[in-house]
Amino acid sequence: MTRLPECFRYFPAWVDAPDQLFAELVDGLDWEQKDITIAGRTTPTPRLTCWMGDAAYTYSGVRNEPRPLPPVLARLQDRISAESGAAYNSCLANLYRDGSDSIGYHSDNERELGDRPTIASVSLGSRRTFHVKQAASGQRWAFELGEGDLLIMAGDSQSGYRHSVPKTVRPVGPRLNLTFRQFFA
Ligand SMILES: O=C(O)CCC(=O)C(=O)O
Ligand SMILES: [Fe+2]
Repeated sequence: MTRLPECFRYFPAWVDAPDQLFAELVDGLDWEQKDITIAGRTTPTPRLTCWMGDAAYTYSGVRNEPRPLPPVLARLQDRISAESGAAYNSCLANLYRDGSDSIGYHSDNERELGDRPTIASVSLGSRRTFHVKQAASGQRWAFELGEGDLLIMAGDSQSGYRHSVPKTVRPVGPRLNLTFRQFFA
């Protein structure tokens, strides 16, 4: 695979004791399966989610009410701020229960995230393939994220690229992803 574009920075196995954090969050977060509406069609989100932050967050017709970050994630958020030199005030957690859970190609480009947001993504549990596609060229990258990896997406990562975690028929265990974001209400 060619090297990822510079606006994506990858830190393998960055989280301490990732299995413990994974177990704690699978049990402890308030997971929901929301309905999303895209192009007039309403379907259940193909994964579980939990939004934590000071403001409500609306995407694909889903409204997420504000909810505080648990202390373990507030500490992780501070460490990621120090590593990435960016501030965050919210976190979206996704739980991919098995290979039939997924997230389609998208950019995290909601107006409330501002121009050129820095988004920090932590992946726990089983590895799943993460795809990046450059909008202008169609060039694609694919790599595995899980087991405590950190991916910082900054600069043009949202304006110039899309990303996804596709479904897989490979037998895979659950994977939990956290994306820390700075949200301007
Ligand atoms: O699970 C992942 O690695 C990506 C999640 C994601 O792109 C998102 O929540 O916006
Ligand atoms: Fe995303």
